[in-house]
Amino acid sequence: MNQNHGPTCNGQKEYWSDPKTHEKYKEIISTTPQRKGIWVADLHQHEGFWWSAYSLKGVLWARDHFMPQPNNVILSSAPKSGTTWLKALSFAVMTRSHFDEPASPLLTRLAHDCVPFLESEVRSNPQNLDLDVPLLATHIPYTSLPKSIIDSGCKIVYICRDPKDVFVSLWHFVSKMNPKAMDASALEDLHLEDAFEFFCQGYSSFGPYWDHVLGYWRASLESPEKVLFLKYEDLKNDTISWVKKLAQFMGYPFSSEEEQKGMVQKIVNLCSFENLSSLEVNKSGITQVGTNFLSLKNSSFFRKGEVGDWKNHLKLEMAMRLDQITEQKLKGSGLTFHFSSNA
Ligand SMILES: Nc1ncnc2c1ncn2[C@@H]1O[C@H](COP(=O)(O)OS(=O)(=O)O)[C@@H](OP(=O)(O)O)[C@H]1O
Repeated sequence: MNQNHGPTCNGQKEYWSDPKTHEKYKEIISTTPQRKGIWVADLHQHEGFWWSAYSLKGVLWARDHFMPQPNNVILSSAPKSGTTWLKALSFAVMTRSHFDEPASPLLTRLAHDCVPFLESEVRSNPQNLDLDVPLLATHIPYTSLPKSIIDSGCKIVYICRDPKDVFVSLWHFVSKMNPKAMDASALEDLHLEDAFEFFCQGYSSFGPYWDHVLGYWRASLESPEKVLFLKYEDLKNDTISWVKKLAQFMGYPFSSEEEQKGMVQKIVNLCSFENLSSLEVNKSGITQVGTNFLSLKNSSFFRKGEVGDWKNHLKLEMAMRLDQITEQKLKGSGLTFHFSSNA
């Protein structure tokens, strides 16, 4: 296994086993405003965003120690915006020359086990891959990213999604994560209305959602060569074109020969919701993923994978309220979501 993402992994390991560093961050975190939100534990406010204690520790560590390699591509997103899909697509694009034969690791590993989060606990290398894939992921908002990333030449790909679908996806996910509610039948443990209120007020992990999106949106306008801004809905609507743009941006463009041979379509098919969610590893596997210590069912990352599922969960007035917040927050930014609440 040679997955060398630079000092991240080694440094991270030291951090997690060094009690002094651990104490230092614990102390900082203890001074932050704290409150309840959409999560199994309390959220902490730091630099205008809400974090779980675990992810805040991760970002503090990353800010002090993380040094990207110049060829790193950072995949960024707020939770439930399309992270798993973006990881799979980017990984498949970058490794396509290695994994035409034998089959792609994505067939036997969760996408999160192929692309680690830069701020999360370093896990043992489950990939067992024989190549160096310079991909890292993060949920860290743009303005809180380690300076080393901003100053580096490495590229960032950001994916966002209609906040209504993000909320619905998050509600399902968090409800299943509740230790008392490890199966979908216990959704009542987190009332939709309570979770909705938290989300609207920005009290969700890495929230407020809109501020997360706006940070990367502005960065993509300022430095389009460094930040590629994607929308889940666009990717759904025309996956082929966006995967080509993604590949071009990351520095792995498809040759015309590859295009003629159907390589883009092959990657799109490999990473489709239908394909990934039907794989044994994603149906029955368990992983420790993201910015927390919880063991999660791989299947929890694959629910419906649709645009507009909010219609099955949100009352019209809830949808309208979210749309109003979105409109208000994004006003003047040039960013819009073309998904009206009564569509
Ligand atoms: N391959 C693929 N294609 C399309 N959509 C997909 C795919 N994989 C996961 N999903 C859907 O993405 C939602 C999960 O979001 P994230 O991957 O960002 O979650 S996480 O932040 O990594 O926890 C979640 O959305 P919902 O179905 O609406 O809940 C997943 O079903």
